[in-house]
Amino acid sequence: MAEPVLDIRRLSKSFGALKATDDVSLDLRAGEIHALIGPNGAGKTTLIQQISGALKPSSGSIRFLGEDVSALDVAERARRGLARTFQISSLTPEFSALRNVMLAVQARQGSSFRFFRDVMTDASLTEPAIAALSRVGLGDRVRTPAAELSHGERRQLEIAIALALRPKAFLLDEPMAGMGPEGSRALTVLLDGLRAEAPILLIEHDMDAVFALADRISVIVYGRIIASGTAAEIRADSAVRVAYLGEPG
Ligand SMILES: Nc1ncnc2c1ncn2[C@@H]1O[C@H](COP(=O)(O)OP(=O)(O)OP(=O)(O)O)[C@@H](O)[C@H]1O
Repeated sequence: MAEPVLDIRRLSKSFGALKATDDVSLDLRAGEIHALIGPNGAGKTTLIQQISGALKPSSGSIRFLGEDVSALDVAERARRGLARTFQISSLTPEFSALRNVMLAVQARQGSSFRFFRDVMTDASLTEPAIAALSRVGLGDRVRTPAAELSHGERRQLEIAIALALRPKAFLLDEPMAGMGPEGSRALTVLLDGLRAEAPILLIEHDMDAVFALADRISVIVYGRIIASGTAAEIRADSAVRVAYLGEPG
């Protein structure tokens, strides 16, 4: 089998006596959505932060596209194609949707300082940004300030920004959070198509979305992966049902 896009090996992270990530190994393969689920405080965000480079693991390694990236910082991992969206928005509210995406495109291209009016007419920057906005369904909101977008639209915008970075893998931290049922359905369709572009490691509490989308699901409880498998395998796993899906033992 081809080497996974992302390969996490025996990752641990302690905060004092607390093992927030405890000997976690998992991988992300080309074309798939791998969902990571678990109760509040299980260590999902801590794990994503270590993968993105925001947090240094206590031990273990992270391989991305066949190389050990454990010692690289966030910017270098992003430059190599690891795109993360956040639980808490990182948008600039007063900027238009287009300008928010273009900042990301510009960062990727590593272009040196230019006056913004020049940037806004530079097709090499505007075209990929508009394409990313259209892709997520915001083609008619290009000029709208991020502050005037609905909650759901802002989540779409965050995904457009991740897309504009032409990632080799997406790390999505609760993209459905705060979405109504209609928004969640639309986002589910979008993520479904996105996996063809780059595989997705998806942290999500919305179980309808997880079971609809995930090719594989890993369940994390108290920092440890207690089960990993297809949706059907996870549904049938008695340890998962007791520990997470809330069924009596
Ligand atoms: N910087 C930190 N210092 C100390 N403890 C931390 C730190 N960050 C996280 N923790 C603890 O590590 C554990 C895992 O937290 P984490 O945020 O990763 O969980 P989570 O699974 O993402 O939860 P949620 O689903 O609520 O977002 C929690 O007990 C949390 O309190």
